[in-house]
Amino acid sequence: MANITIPVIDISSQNPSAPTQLLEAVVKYGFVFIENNAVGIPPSRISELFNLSQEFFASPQSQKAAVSITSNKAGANHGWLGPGIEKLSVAQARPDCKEAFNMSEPLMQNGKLALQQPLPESLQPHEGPLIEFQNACHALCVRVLGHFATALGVDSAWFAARHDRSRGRSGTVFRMLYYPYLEGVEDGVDVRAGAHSDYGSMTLLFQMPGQPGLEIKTPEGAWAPVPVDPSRGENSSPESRHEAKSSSAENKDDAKPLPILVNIGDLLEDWTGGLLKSTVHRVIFPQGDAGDRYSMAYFLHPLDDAALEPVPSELVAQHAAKTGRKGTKREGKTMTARDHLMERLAATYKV
Ligand SMILES: O=C(O)CCC(=O)C(=O)O
Ligand SMILES: [Fe+2]
Repeated sequence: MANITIPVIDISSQNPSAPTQLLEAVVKYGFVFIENNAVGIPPSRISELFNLSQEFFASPQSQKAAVSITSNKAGANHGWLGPGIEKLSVAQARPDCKEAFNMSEPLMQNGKLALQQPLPESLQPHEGPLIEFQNACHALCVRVLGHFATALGVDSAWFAARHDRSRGRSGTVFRMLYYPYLEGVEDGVDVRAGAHSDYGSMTLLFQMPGQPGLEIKTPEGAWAPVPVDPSRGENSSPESRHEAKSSSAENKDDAKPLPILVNIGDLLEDWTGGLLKSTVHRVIFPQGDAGDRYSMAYFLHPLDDAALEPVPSELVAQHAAKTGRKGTKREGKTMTARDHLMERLAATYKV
């Protein structure tokens, strides 16, 4: 077990060094925490969404099955994935011990934004907050991408233009995740989410206080826990769940919001010639921890038809030349974001 410190960065205009600090972190680890301040997402919104998630996963099986990802109604890659459906790593013996609900990006329909799938009964009255949350996630991602662009020495809107939702569809997905507590888990065999890297540009990950389990693979190849709350160094300790509960009850008002975890996906790694890292990660059953885990992930993708032409950055060119890494051209042709996603999905589901 390794130990790493993922930096926590203020990305507001108060911190002029934000671009270089962000870049440094994702070049090294592919993961970075961003302070949830005025340019973040109101913590009350995040807890509201966690409440909706808990309500949905606790709803009767028949309501979840009605919006199953395998039903034709839900549309590609949208809907509920029951236990035993997903196996994130081809190397694992058993499927991930989790359930998930995938939501489409909101698209304009009859003059207003709408999700592109039927919602389960428990979420139907809440389409508004679900859309607003995705809007807030998208805005935060665009801000982070602006900082990456600045640090790479390209126009600050370079990535934003290629993720501009008013210009078309993308592979962006918002996912609620539920990892139930299970008895009789086999150490080293059962995992909550198998080792994988994310596919798209970048991911925002929301964790709940006292629910650890995320680990990343260090450049040396060891697993290192990612804390839920880096200011407390909270990781896989079984006490942390109880401590977190009591402390949040005690200082509800003055508690600093948890920072938001950001990680780079395969597409952005390829797009930057391997400079920004898409780091392998997994979710384990923490030793001695007897609780459920809930998390939420916003997987940002560029517009389907965004051409993945090389990012016109000197830093990217130098890095790619040094490592000789294959970029985003195939047989001399520039790929689109959609081609990239299809290639990645084909590689995952080949076996
Ligand atoms: O639940 C988590 O903390 C991580 C989930 C994750 O990595 C994923 O769904 O891609
Ligand atoms: Fe992931």
